[in-house]
Amino acid sequence: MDQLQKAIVNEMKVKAIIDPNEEIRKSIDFLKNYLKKYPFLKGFVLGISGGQDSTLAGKLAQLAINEMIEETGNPDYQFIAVRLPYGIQKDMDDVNDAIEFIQPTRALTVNIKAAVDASEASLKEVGIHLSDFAKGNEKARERMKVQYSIAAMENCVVLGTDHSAENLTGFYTKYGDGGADLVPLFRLNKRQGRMLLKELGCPEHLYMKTPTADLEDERPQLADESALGVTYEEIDDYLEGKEVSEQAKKTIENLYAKSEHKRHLPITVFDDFWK
Ligand SMILES: NC(=O)c1ccc[n+]([C@@H]2O[C@H](COP(=O)([O-])OP(=O)(O)OC[C@H]3O[C@@H](n4cnc5c(N)ncnc54)[C@H](O)[C@@H]3O)[C@@H](O)[C@H]2O)c1
Ligand SMILES: Nc1ncnc2c1ncn2[C@@H]1O[C@H](COP(=O)(O)O)[C@@H](O)[C@H]1O
Ligand SMILES: O=P(O)(O)OP(=O)(O)O
Ligand SMILES: [Mg+2]
Repeated sequence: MDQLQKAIVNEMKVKAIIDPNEEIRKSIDFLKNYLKKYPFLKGFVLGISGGQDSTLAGKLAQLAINEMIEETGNPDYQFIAVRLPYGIQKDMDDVNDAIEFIQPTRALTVNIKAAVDASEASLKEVGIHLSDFAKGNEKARERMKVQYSIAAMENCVVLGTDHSAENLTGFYTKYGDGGADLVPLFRLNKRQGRMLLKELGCPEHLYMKTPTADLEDERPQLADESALGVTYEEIDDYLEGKEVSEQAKKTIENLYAKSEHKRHLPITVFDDFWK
């Protein structure tokens, strides 16, 4: 491992070898301890997409809530799972399977299409024509907004599904799915997330599913790996300190550099990380 890889692995907090049960416990305890620290908080909100990461974060959240209710005797703790389709979502069966697996306290559905389309139309009136790609990020930001609205009215916090393979590559929408209060999966790479789901008894088709942000109208369910130009296997190997091909290393380190701004709070005159 050269110095740059070492520094990135260190920043992303990924361990080369994990004990899935230990990591499950670590995330559940993190979520519970946060609620204990702020007693006015009564739970968590998270969008469930039918993909691997929200299935895992959702299951961990519900397990944390179950333990909180049992330990405190307070039945008000809740995990609110939110279906957030843009119109008709092709993989809604997977969303429902994930919700069946999670057994959330509550499951809500908010269709984001009307809000996203209204926003697109208002921008058009002032001469800003959203590209399909930019509209995709608008969908992610609308989902963030809905989750914060629910959290505000229910004394909850918003969970994010950002993990170390996404964090390293900046593969999330700034202030979209990147906008969250707690991120219980950070420190895990993609394959470690799968290991946790397997341990939790998740249906295989959910954790073996091809990862997709599914944000674009014109390229529905585009695989993350096609958009990234590098596979999760290579990203995961890199994060575990293993050697990857020169091409993969170059792509990963380029994505890391390009997305540095996403790993900082809004930039002020006192910041110099970008100089
Ligand atoms: N799998 C996922 O989790 C997921 C989810 C959503 C989006 N995505 C992907 O993530 C990407 C999001 O797209 P994006 O990164 O172009 O959009 P983004 O909105 O996340 O980030 C771009 C914005 O960041 C700001 N910015 C850009 N460079 C900057 C810099 N150097 N300093 C400060 N601010 C800067 C600008 O406001 C710019 O509009 C896409 O590839 C999308 O497909 C992945
Ligand atoms: N269609 C969706 N419904 C609910 N929540 C969603 C949906 N799409 C995305 N999300 C949320 O955003 C994150 C990030 O998704 P990526 O596939 O990693 O882009 C996802 O975990 C959900 O919480
Ligand atoms: O964030 P999710 O749940 O949509 O998982 P994936 O990134 O694997 O699509
Ligand atoms: Mg997804």
